[in-house]
Amino acid sequence: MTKPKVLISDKMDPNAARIFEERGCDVDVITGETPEQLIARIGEYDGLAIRSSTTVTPEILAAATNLKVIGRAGIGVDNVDIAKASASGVVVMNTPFGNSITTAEHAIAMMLALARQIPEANRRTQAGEWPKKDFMGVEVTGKTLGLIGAGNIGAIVASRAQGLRMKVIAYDPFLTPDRAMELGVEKVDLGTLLKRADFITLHTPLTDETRNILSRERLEQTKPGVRIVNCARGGLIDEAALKDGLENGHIAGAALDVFAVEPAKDNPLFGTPNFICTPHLGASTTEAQVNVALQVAEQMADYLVTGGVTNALNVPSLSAEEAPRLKPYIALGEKLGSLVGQLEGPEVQSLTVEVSGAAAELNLKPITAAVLAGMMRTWSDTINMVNAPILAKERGLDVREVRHDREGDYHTLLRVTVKTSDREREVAGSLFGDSQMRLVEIAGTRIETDLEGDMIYIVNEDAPGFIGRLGSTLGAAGVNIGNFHLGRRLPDRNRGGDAVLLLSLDQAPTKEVQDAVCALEGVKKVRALSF
Ligand SMILES: NC(=O)c1ccc[n+]([C@@H]2O[C@H](COP(=O)([O-])OP(=O)(O)OC[C@H]3O[C@@H](n4cnc5c(N)ncnc54)[C@H](O)[C@@H]3O)[C@@H](O)[C@H]2O)c1
Ligand SMILES: O=C(O)[C@H](O)COP(=O)(O)O
Repeated sequence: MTKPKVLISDKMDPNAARIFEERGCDVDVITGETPEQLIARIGEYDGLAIRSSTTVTPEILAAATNLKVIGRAGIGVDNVDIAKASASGVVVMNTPFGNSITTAEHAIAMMLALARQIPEANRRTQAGEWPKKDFMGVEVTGKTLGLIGAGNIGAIVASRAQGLRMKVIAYDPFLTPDRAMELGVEKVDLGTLLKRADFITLHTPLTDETRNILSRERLEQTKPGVRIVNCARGGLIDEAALKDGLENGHIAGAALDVFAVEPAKDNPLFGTPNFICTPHLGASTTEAQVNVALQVAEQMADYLVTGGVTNALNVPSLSAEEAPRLKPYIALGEKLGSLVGQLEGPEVQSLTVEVSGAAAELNLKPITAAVLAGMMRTWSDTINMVNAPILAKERGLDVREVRHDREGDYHTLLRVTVKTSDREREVAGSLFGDSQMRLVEIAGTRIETDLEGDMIYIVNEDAPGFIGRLGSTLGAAGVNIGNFHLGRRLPDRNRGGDAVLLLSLDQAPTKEVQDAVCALEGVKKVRALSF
């Protein structure tokens, strides 16, 4: 089996490459490339490991024809077009905790550096000025810190600030009263925070809602003498308004680790009084970089090698323990999905996935995603388990999942029912041994067959002589039958009615062969299938 291939395109701790190799992946470390160079290269990779320097654009994703997973060794994923990645069937993962302590410590360091003007005092002292009389700082003890965003990093900043004896208030629409109480912070609205905070630190992701959250208007509503720290994302603050506020003295200081445009080479804020900055160093400690490198490589290798999904932003998680148990069901789900897709085509309006027996203990989401992928791939070949549920939702497909705890005739059973505007079709499959999958029911008929290679599905009136005529027709066309499965429709399986045949063929039946079979007496339906 060929090994999955991973590209590390941003500077990352060497532990990442080591883990990829140890876990069965080939890895290339090629950093600092232009978007054009990455576009030319990305087609050969199954995985892309990044930090914040690589921006994963729709153009890169369009060229990434083999890509299965993007791993962000860090938290913010605003440099990845997640919607496009999802539509392309690419899983996007991050490492949500690996650098949170480090980043929170950076925010606290920036806050103290602002309070005591350490960078400027350092610069002038080393220039030989001894400017003692020019500096007068403020204590943070007893001051109010306003957190915008109280998630992982905000919570750590709160605890460190409380250690410095600050009062912490927080604006975060998703912060529950219980969590606020646990953190010892007062939950407030944004207007109150702006009015009361002596220091403001930002800890939200950059989204459509948070972009420009400290707009000119809001900066003007802040308490005079406020000091602002941003170690989250550049787009959260109106930089021009921040500069004006610093210059007119309303804002006593600002510390930015992040900028609207990075790398920030000639930002207008540079040189503004009481402004200090670092070049996106929030996550840059040895500890954090080892954490995120190890974690991203472990997560990506798990996904590429075993199918385990951890910390994905666009698909549900699946533990590395669960993944091998689900694997045969995913394969069976894809086959059953493919069967209903080939029989009913894109007119399907609803799909129900039912599991019983052993399958009922499993996580149903990936199995349903596999059924959807198998079905929809029969009419669009860019579908996989990642994008199938999204595309199904977009086309308004009604998808249901049903779990029966009791065991039926089979120790494990997966049943798929699809409905079009005028028909309903059910197929069911089971697993024998650990992983041998079989179709066990189709069109209300018990049957037991593999779904492999070229097949033909026939429904005919059950009457003597038909099998002979069918054999002759296929033989005359030079089509060899590999396997032959015949069943009568339930519930009256003993006589009359319709019979269902599923034949494995050594080659795909041509249109002429299908027409010839269709023309046989008593034939009601013929469909060529391929798995
Ligand atoms: N400077 C750096 O190097 C660095 C390092 C790590 C993370 N970050 C940035 O910090 C951000 C926060 O990281 P985290 O781990 O705390 O994320 P998190 O998801 O744990 O917390 C984000 C918080 O923001 C809140 N939020 C969302 N929308 C909001 C809104 N409109 N108003 C107020 N709050 C809102 C959420 O409810 C959540 O509690 C990341 O998204 C990333 O962009 C920067
Ligand atoms: O979101 C993050 O994790 C930080 O912005 C860190 O970015 P970096 O990995 O480029 O340092």
